Amino acid sequence: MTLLRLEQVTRTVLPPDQPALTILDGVDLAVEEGDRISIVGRSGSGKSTLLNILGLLDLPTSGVLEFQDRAVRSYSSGERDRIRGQHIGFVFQQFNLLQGRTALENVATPLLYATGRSFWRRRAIAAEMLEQVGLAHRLDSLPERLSGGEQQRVAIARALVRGPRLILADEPTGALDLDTGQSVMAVVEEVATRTGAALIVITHDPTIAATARTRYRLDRGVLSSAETGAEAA
Ligand SMILES: Nc1ncnc2c1ncn2[C@@H]1O[C@H](COP(=O)(O)OP(=O)(O)OP(=O)(O)O)[C@@H](O)[C@H]1O
Repeated sequence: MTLLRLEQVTRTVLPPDQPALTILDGVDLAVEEGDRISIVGRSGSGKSTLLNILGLLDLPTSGVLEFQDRAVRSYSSGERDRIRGQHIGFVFQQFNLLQGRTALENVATPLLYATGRSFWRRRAIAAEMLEQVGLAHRLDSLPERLSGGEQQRVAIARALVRGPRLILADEPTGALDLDTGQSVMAVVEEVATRTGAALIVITHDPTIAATARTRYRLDRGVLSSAETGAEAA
């Protein structure tokens, strides 16, 4: 099933006393179940703006945006929040963990919003998720006691604990050294593969981008294939 479809998506803003600014310009993108997509772009190319649209946080100014074959515009903002919580997992450069809460509590938090699960069931699911990212021995650790790589693994476990169909990773390795970044990416890929989720990685790092099956470049709001003639042949 096509998870997300963008057709001729534009996003325009009207800064005060200035002409309209086109941040995204005619973006076409289809995301299927299990896809591995990377989007590279320089600072200011429109990556965050696109991410907000892919994550149903913002709507396009014009063009088509569909989630599972239904126009996102036809959902109320409450429905969009529900779809996002249930089907989309976000991984950011800043891990955004709750300080003073253990790794287990951090990962269990999104399950509070999913109905019908007891306290102990939520803890069991969170513990299993932390085990999947290699942190079975860190369940009761506070984020401030964990290394950067471990914190990002906790953030990944938290993003994936509700079994999203789509994982949106925004510079997921930006705060990590090369080796740690690569092992963290391997964990995301592994969990995505196990759960059949689609993964979109937005990055300025060409080595991270290169590992995706489908590669795009974003340049001044225009999205194009990043596969060169030689690679695509
Ligand atoms: N609300 C706004 N009003 C005016 N300009 C904006 C607005 N939102 C974004 N922009 C401009 O649009 C361009 C793209 O912004 P965006 O944040 O999407 O880029 P980015 O690729 O994520 O950059 P970075 O990698 O530095 O975070 C930038 O030049 C930014 O200044």
